[in-house]
Amino acid sequence: MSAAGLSIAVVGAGAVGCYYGFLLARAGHAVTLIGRPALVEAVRAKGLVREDATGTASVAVRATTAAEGVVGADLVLVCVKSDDTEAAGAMIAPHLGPSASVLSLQNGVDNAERLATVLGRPVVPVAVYVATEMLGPGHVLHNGRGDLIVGASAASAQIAAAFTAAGIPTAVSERALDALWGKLILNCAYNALSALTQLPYGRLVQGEGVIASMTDVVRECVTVADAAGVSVAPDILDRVLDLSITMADQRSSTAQDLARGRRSEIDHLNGYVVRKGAELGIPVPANRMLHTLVRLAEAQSVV
Ligand SMILES: NC(=O)C1=CN([C@@H]2O[C@H](COP(=O)(O)OP(=O)(O)OC[C@H]3O[C@@H](n4cnc5c(N)ncnc54)[C@H](OP(=O)(O)O)[C@@H]3O)[C@@H](O)[C@H]2O)C=CC1
Ligand SMILES: CC(C)(CO)C(=O)C(=O)O
Repeated sequence: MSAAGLSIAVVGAGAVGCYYGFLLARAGHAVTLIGRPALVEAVRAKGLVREDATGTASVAVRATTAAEGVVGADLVLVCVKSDDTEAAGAMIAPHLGPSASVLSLQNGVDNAERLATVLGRPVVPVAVYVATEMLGPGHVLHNGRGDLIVGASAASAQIAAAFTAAGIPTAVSERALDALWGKLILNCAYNALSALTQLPYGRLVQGEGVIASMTDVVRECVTVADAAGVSVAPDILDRVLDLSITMADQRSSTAQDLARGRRSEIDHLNGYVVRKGAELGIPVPANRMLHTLVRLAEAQSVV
């Protein structure tokens, strides 16, 4: 794979896929977005639009609803929500070229592994540190950051070089899974509580017992991670609590999903810790309760 002029397919053209698709297309790579019909129609009509605090810009990209969009791709970026991983994998599997590198740009810690099982080939896990949302089909709002930690593979150094040249700060790490676990623990501490209360993090942590409850959640997650052979940063609790200051006005993606009547990724956040805890014989009552409460709330709100 040469780092110049890559052919890149984005599977799941939502907030993450459109943001990285925009930067890679702007850098001159041939990007194909695979998304829903409304996205395809909008992108064909007015290009892929990226908005941020500095302004709005658009770039021409190919867009299709068809899985054949991955044909000939050097790189395939899978950017669907965690519940859609297997379906997206099954859709693209017959069309992937033998030398294509497949990357999972998703939250949760087991998407790359689940995708690899469906595809029958390795998938590179990527920890994604960005805040983006869709304002409409083909119109992505960038709220901050954008850096990536890409797992190690034969192609990872070249991928990181191409991404960095495109304005995406990218590091390669043998320990990308540790980074994903760090993110998972943040998600386990905040997402459900923010969803159930619809509160932003700054106000959330002021609630009675909230910090103590988050501490219980984090301790359970760390115990499970340790037993699973994952190295979590020793100061993870401080990092978790810092988020209430650095993202004081943010509501979790789970809160946003519930508010929109959409199913959330909670089964892959606290729900994952519950499953992994059961597998390893570790009780995780705080995570179990949060998972159960969000599933109950989803049952009331998902349309
Ligand atoms: N948004 C963010 O700032 C961040 C998100 N993440 C993670 O990145 C992942 C993606 O999140 P995000 O981009 O926000 O999610 P979005 O819901 O915005 O994007 C996913 C898109 O993929 C579409 N899709 C799903 N399955 C298919 C398919 N088979 N074919 C074509 N399109 C499909 C969805 O359509 P539909 O909705 O109709 O199903 C949706 O438009 C998640 O794991 C999330 O946790 C990580 C860091 C930050
Ligand atoms: C880090 C955090 C908690 C930021 O909102 C997030 O990833 C999410 O909302 O899903």
